[in-house]
Amino acid sequence: MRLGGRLQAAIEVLTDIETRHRPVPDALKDWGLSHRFAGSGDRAAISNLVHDALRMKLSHAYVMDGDGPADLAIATLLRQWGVSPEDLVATLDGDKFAPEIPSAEHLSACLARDLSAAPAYIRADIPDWLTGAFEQAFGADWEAEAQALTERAPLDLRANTLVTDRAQVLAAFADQGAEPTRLAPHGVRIPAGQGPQRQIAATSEVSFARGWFEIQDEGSQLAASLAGAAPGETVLDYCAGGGGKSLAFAAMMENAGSIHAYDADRRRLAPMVERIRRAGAEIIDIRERVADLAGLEGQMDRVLIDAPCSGTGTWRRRPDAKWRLSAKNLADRTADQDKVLDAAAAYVRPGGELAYVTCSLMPEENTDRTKAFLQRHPEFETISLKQRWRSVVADPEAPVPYATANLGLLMSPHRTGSDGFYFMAFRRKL
Ligand SMILES: C[S@@+](CC[C@H](N)C(=O)[O-])C[C@H]1O[C@@H](n2cnc3c(N)ncnc32)[C@H](O)[C@@H]1O
Repeated sequence: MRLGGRLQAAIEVLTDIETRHRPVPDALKDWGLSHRFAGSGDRAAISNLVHDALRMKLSHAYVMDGDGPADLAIATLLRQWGVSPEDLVATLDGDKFAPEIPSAEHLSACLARDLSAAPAYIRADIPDWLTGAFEQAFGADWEAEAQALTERAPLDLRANTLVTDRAQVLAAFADQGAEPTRLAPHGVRIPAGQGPQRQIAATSEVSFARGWFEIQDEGSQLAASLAGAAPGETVLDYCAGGGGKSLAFAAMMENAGSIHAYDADRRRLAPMVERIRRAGAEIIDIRERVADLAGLEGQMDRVLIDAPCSGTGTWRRRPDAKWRLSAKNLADRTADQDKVLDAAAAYVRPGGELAYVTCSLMPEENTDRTKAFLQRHPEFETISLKQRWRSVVADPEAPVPYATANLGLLMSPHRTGSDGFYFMAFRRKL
């Protein structure tokens, strides 16, 4: 397919998403099923166009003076892919699969529109109602942080030190431009592609089948490191899901000690069986029901809550979620978070630690939950995280997360170059 056909396809997918409220992967899949001639390069280019368009939906609509799917898709080519109006018009000229597009003069006028006159939430490409939360989380940096969420995310891998080391994983992906992550000690970063470029399917590699690495954002790797599991300890991963944090703990603990992995939705635990095998993790014990945790109350050295959350810190990867979040979703999540904190706290031994993690940037899900927990649970005290951050991140020049006095650390795309992650730790008083 040429650019015109890809552009037309992106417009059709965006229309489907808009009119039928379809999730992005479903709309892309449907399009693929009804256009079987499209090759994998075409599919990747169309998917990139759709995702990029959604990342900057508001500012695109502002400069184009229209928010239809064609406005968004054309603006994506001009503003994110660096195609000039003249080249776009010339490339699409005579292509019978291309959509109608405005003249190069009109498109140039759109590109020249002064965004600094737009309301801040439009420049920042976030829903208007979330401006206050961003300001509260990031102060003067809030707009830069919101804009950083409009970029494509890199692919981060965590070298599995039970099987190999970072140097070997770096070598395996040298042809992809892999670099060591700056902050996470075992991370490898493969930069995001540009324009139509496809991102490597790392899980199809032999090195993946050999258990050399897991796909894990640098922020998530750092959250696991900050939780600080050490060899010989007993750990409960209370919201274990597919086991990303449990696997990181098994490596940190050098397969010595025990990790109990529980999740309220036991179907989410299923992929962990294969992941454990591949990673050579020997100390993870999957507990499918809350009743299976009986006897662990007051016993654990560490309990991790990787809490259900709004996922606002992962908007680079799921840009449609940005426009779907509602005040009700947020209120539901904060209620879940209080519930999980209360339930998981019961398993921490006196002197043991409770770590609370979200992939959200919203103060309601982060510092507010921490404050409320401390009020409900005077048997816990806060742990100072400054020193711990330094012990996890070797480079003293490296950027540090946002920190609210004793109320946790907030990593973010602009500041730490990771997804947004909040980390807080409490100690149960002796
Ligand atoms: C952010 S995900 C966990 C991701 C996982 N830790 C990882 O690293 O791959 C949050 C998980 O919390 C689980 N969850 C939600 N409510 C829960 C509850 N009340 N008790 C335990 N787990 C819960 C969800 O099923 C979901 O799998």
